[in-house]
Amino acid sequence: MTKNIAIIGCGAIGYEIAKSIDDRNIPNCRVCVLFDTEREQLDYLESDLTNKPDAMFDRFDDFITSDIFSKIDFVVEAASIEAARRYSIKLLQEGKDMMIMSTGSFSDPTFSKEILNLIHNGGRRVYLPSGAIGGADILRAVKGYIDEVILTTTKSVNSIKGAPYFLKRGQNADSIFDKTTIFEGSAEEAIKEFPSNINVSALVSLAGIGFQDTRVRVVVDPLIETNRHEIAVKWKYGEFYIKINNRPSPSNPKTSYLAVLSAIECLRSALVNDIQIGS
Ligand SMILES: NC(=O)C1=CN([C@@H]2O[C@H](COP(=O)(O)OP(=O)(O)OC[C@H]3O[C@@H](n4cnc5c(N)ncnc54)[C@H](O)[C@@H]3O)[C@@H](O)[C@H]2O)C=CC1
Ligand SMILES: O=C([O-])CC(=O)C(=O)O
Repeated sequence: MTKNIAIIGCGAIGYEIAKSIDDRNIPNCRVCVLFDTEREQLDYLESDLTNKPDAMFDRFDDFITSDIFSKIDFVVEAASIEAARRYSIKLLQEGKDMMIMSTGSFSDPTFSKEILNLIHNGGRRVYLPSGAIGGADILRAVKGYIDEVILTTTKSVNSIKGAPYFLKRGQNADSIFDKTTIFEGSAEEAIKEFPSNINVSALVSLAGIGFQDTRVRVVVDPLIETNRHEIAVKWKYGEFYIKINNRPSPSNPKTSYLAVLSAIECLRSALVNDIQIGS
C-alpha cells in the first residue's frame, strides 16, 4: 500500500528526500504534505516536483488541524532540533510514524523518555538515520563493554559559523585563521553549542554510552573542504577508529551529502519489506 509522507523542513535534506520520492527511487510512498515555516522553501521545492503534494503548510497548527492530516502515515523531520522537539510528540501521539533527522533533539532527557514511551507503549516506530557518520552498528553491539568514546568533528568556517557557541561569546568564526580546537566537552554540551553541526554526536551517544559520557571535540580548520568526523572507541575486547570525510551538500555547507543519502536509505528501508543488512 502506498504510504502518504509529510516532510517537515524543505531545506537541503527535505528537498532531496522529496525529489527522491518524486523520482520513484523510494517505492511505496508519495509526498502528500510539505511543511516549512519559510514559504519560499515550500514554493521552490513544489515547483521542482512532477507529482505535486496535496497540501503545503507554513504553520504546524494549520497542518495538524487540516483534513489531510488524518491521511498521513509517516512524517519525515528535516528541520531543526527545536522543530523535532516541538512537533514529534504530538505527531507520534496522533499515530504517525517518524524519521527524525535532528537527532540532537534526543539530548533532552524528558523528550527522549516521552518518545521511548510512545514507541514502547504506543506502538509507534521512530527511525534515526546514521546521518553524516557510520559505525552505529559497532557501537550498539559493544555498548556494554565501552571504556571511552571520543568524537572529533572538524569543520570549515563556512560550515560552522552562526552556531550559538560563537554568538554567546560575541565571536565570529571568520576570525579563525589557524586550525583550532574550539570545544571539548560532553555530547550534551556540544549539542547546545552547535545544534546544527553536531547531530552526529547524538547518534554516537544513543548507539553507545549516552550524552554525558560521550566526549566531543570540535575543531575549526579554515583550510578544510570537507566535514570530517572521527570516532575513536576503546572497549574491553578491542578498539576501533573511523574517519569519515564528507563533502558538503550543494545547498547547505553545514550538512554533509552523506547525511542526505543516509536519510533516503533510512526512509527506503523503513517503507520496504526487505532483507536487513547489518545490525
Ligand atoms: N543526523 C545527522 O547526521 C545530520 C542532521 N542534520 C540536521 O538535519 C536537519 C535538516 O538539515 P538541512 O536540511 O541541512 O537543513 P536546512 O537548513 O537546509 O533546512 C531546514 C529547513 O527546515 C525549515 N525549518 C526550520 N525550523 C523549522 C520549524 N520549526 N518548522 C518547520 N520548518 C522549519 C527551514 O526553513 C529550512 O527550510 C537539521 O536539524 C540539521 O542540523 C544535518 C546533517 C546531518
Ligand atoms: O553533516 C554533517 O557533517 C554533520 C552535521 O551537520 C550534524 O551532525 O549536525
